[in-house]
Amino acid sequence: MSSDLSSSDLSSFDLSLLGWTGARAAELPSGTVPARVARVDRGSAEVIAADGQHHARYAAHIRRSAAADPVALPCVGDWVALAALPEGRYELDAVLSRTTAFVRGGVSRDSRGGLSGDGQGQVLAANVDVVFVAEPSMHSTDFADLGRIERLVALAWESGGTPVVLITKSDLFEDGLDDLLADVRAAAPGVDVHAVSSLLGDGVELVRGYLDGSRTAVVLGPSGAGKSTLVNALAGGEAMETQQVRAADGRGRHTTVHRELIPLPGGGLVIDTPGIRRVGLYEMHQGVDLVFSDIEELAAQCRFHDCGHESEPGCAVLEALDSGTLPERRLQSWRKLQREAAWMAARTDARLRAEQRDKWKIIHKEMRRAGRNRP
Ligand SMILES: Nc1nc2c(ncn2[C@@H]2O[C@H](COP(=O)(O)OP(=O)(O)OP(=O)(O)O)[C@@H](O)[C@H]2O)c(=O)[nH]1
Ligand SMILES: [Zn+2]
Repeated sequence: MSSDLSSSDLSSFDLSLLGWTGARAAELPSGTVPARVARVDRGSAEVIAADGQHHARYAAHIRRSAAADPVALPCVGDWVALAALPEGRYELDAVLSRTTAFVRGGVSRDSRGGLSGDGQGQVLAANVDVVFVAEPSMHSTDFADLGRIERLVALAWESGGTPVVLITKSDLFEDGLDDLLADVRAAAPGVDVHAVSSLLGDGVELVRGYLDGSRTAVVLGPSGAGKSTLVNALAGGEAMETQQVRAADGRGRHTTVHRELIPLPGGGLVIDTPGIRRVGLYEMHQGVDLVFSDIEELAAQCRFHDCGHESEPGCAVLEALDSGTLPERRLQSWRKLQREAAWMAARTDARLRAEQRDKWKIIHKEMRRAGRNRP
């Protein structure tokens, strides 16, 4: 069995190197084998199974469920059940439970951590263990943007993965890097923060350590943050090549496909999709609460339960602001992301309401028609 996933020999994979754990086996329908989605297209996916990479069409029941709720669609990083069809073809028969998910649109997490959609949500990537938030120490003439870090860390928490902040291009910073790191740590309580220079190789091994145990990561961050350079450094310059793989298509022909789930030669995997790169607004209520856990704790100590932290007496948040323990910038950032999260929630509700209205219109029409046809 090949232990080097970057090799062009795709005849076999050790699934544990792709992150497979036996715990998922119980979910496999009988007669199917597990595979991990490396890329999705319309109605089919490129998947990696123990015997190599395959092109798999979605089973009819998956297409039906997806029509009702796109959350049911397979996405990059999903573990799926593969059923063998005649003539060496494969069908994607089931999507196994997601441990984490990056979702866009009206999808929310229920109390058990499962996803429930309003029929509009889209899952961009699944089963991501580690979410690297890359923020350059210097961006043209600007310093690292703490507000952007807070936003992306909130999205990371919301996905269910573990955020790790990477201050990239640390070589551009001569003095004051320690002060910057201290500010970043205060902006992301409870989150590991590291300085990285892919150029010099500083911190790259540290980053790799988070992928031990064949864990899966994504790298979020603004354009020019050095995400691709970091992935290439992790892959020892092989990432671009490892994305181009030859796979057997439905008719047994070999085609070159662009893989978005990238196994790294040193172990672990990185997911790189256009959707994840354009990461923008998601539902992020719980995520916002987690990034601002220090403010949430203060707010719990305010004299009034419904304190707005504007001018109320006994407000612990304003006290912290006055004493200088809470930076004004961070309070503003909290308010902004809370407004944004509320706006997203309201938008989703409006869409839900519109859908309900449409449903009722149809039901009323049916009822009228039924009434007319009654003998
Ligand atoms: N000085 C310095 N420059 C770096 C470092 N890492 C990347 N760069 C440079 O920063 C520029 C942007 O790097 P990319 O890796 O393309 O950035 P990206 O985040 O992938 O950008 P997008 O693809 O637009 O999302 C390139 O010119 C890199 O050479 C670093 O550690 N130090
Ligand atoms: Zn208050």
